[in-house]
Amino acid sequence: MSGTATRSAACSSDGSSEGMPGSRGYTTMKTPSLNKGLGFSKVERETLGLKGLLPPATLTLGAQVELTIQELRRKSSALDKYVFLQSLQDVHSTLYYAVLSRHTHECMPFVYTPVVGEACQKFSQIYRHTPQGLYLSMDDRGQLRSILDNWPVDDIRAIVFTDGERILGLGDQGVDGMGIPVGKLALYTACAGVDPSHCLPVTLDVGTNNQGKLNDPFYIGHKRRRLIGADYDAFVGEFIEAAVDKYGKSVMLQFEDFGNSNAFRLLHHWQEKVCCFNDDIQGTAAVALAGILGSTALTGTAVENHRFLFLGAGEAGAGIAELIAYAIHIETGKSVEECRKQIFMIDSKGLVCKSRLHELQHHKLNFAHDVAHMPDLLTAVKTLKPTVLIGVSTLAKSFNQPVIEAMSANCERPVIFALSNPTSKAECTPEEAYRWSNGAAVFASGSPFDPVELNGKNYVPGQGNNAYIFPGIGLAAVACGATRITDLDMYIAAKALAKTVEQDRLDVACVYPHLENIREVSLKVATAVAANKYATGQASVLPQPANLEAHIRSVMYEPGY
Ligand SMILES: NC(=O)C1=CN([C@@H]2O[C@H](COP(=O)(O)OP(=O)(O)OC[C@H]3O[C@@H](n4cnc5c(N)ncnc54)[C@H](OP(=O)(O)O)[C@@H]3O)[C@@H](O)[C@H]2O)C=CC1
Ligand SMILES: CC(=O)C(=O)O
Ligand SMILES: [Mg+2]
Repeated sequence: MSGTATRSAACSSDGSSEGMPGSRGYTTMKTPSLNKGLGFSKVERETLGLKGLLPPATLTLGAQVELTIQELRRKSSALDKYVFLQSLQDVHSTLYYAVLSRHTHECMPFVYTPVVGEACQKFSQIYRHTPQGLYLSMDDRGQLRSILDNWPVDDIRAIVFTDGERILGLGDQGVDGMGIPVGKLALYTACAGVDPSHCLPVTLDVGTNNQGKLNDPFYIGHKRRRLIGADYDAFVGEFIEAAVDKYGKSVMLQFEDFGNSNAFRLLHHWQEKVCCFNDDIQGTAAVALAGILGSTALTGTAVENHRFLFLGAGEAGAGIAELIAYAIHIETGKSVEECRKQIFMIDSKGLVCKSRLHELQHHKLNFAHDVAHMPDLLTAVKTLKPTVLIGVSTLAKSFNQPVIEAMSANCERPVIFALSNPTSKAECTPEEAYRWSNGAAVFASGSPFDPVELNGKNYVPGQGNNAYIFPGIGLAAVACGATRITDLDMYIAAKALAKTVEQDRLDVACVYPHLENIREVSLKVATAVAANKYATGQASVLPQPANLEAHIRSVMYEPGY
C-alpha cells in the first residue's frame, strides 16, 4: 500500500497514463489521482508539459482545501453539497480526500448518511458520467471475471458491494444504491487511511422491485424485477469467485445493504470461504456493543447487568443482539444461550417469542423466549423493564414520550440508541430522548444530530454508526492481508473502540469518540483486529511486524503532493 496520493497503479511513475503517450501534461491533469489543480509547482509545469494549461498562480494543498470547504459551505442544498464533493472526487481526488480527512465531522453527512440516502433515491438523475465503480449486471453472467479487467487498477484490496435491496432504511433502490459503496469506501480512506487506489465500489444489478424505479424513464438500471433463488445465489457467487481469482485470497469483500432475505444466508455461506463481512450485521453489532461498553462509565451498569429490548429484529438487530450475548458470555462465563435470555426483540408483528416460532425467520429464533406475546413497544417496555432500548426498525418516531418515560421508570439512566438511518427514520431525536428522560438518557443515533442544551446542561449525541468500525476493519485487513474476518474480530473491534472515548465526550453523555480523531480511532481498531489475525493464523503479510501499530500507521494513506 502506498503512502501518498501521487502513486496510482493506473498510472506510470512519470505521471503519464498508460496507453496515452504524447499527452503527458493534459492527461495528468485529467487523471483524478494525479491532478494537483493549482498545486503543480513551476518545475512540474515545465517538466510535465503543463504550461498554458493552468493560470500562473500556485496554491498549496492546504490553501485548496480551505477554498473548497468555503465553496462547499456556500452550496445551499444538501444534495448540491453531495454533488459538489462527488464532482471533486471525479477530477482531483487528492484534494477530495484531503477535504474529507481534515473536515470529517463537517463533510461526512454529505458523502454518507443522511445525504447519501437522498443521493441514492435520485442517483439516476445525478449520474456522474464517469466511472465511480463497477456495475455488474445479471446480463453479464458468465463474463464477470473478464469485466473486472475493465477497471483500470489491478491491485484491489478492499471491495464494498451491494445489490441495492435495502439502502439505509429507504428500501430497494436497485442500481441507484451505488452511492452506498462509493460513500463507504470514501470513509475507508478519510477515516482510516486505506489507499483509495486499492478500493473498488461494486453494484450488482439484479433488477429492482421498486415500482417507482421501474416506471422511471431515466432509471439507469435494468428495468426488471429482482433475480431470486438459485440464479441469484449463482450470480453473487460468480462475482465473489471472480474477485478472489483476480485480486487474490486476501481481497476483502464487504457486503453492504443487502435485503435480509439474502444477507444472512450469503454471510453464512461465504464467511468461512473468503475474507468477507456483512457491515449491517457485524459492523453495526460492533459499534453498538462499543456504545454499551462505553455507557458503563455513565450508568455504572456493566453489560451483563442490563436488560435489552430491540425495536427491529433484522440484520442490525440480530447482529447486535448476538454480539451482546457473546460479550456477556465472555464477561460472566455463562453459556451464550443463557446470556440471550436477557435480550428481547420486537419485529413488525410484535414481540419475538416462543408462541411465534412457526412464523419466525431463522435469525430471530435464538431470541424467541418463553414469554407472553406483546403487540406493542410500550407494553414490552413496561412489562420486560429493559434498561437498554435499541432502535433498528426504520420506524420513525416510535420512541415516543410514553416509551421514553417508561424507560426512565425502569432505571436511573436508560440507554437509548435510535440507530435507524437516514435521519428521517430515526426512532427519536436526541432532544426528545433527553427532554422526556429529564436529561438522564444515554443516547446515540445512527445519523448525525446537533448537540442539545437542556436546563443549562450540554449533551452531545454520539453517532452510533458502523463508520466507527468498518474503516478500521478494512485497514486491518489490508495491512495484514487478512484471509478471514470473524465475529471475534468484531468483538475485539468493539472493545478497542470503547477504549477510545475521550473524557470530554463522557462529560457530555457521549459514548463515541470525536469524529475529528477518527483516523487515530481506526488505527486502534485496526491494530487490535490485525493482532487477532496474526494470533489466529489469518494474516498473509508475513512475518508479523514487530510493532504492529507502527506498521499499520506507516501504510496509512495521507492525501498530499
Ligand atoms: N447505525 C448504523 O450503523 C446502522 C443502522 N442501520 C439501520 O437500521 C435500520 C434497519 O436495518 P436492518 O436491520 O438491516 O433492516 P432489516 O430490514 O433487516 O430489519 C428491519 C427490522 O425492523 C422491523 N420493523 C419494520 N417495521 C417495523 C414496525 N412497524 N414495528 C416493529 N418493527 C418493525 C422488521 O420487522 P420484520 O422482521 O417483521 O420485517 C425487521 O425486523 C435501517 O434504518 C438501517 O439504516 C443498519 C445498519 C447500521
Ligand atoms: C449505516 C449503515 O450501514 C446502514 O444504515 O445501512
Ligand atoms: Mg448499511
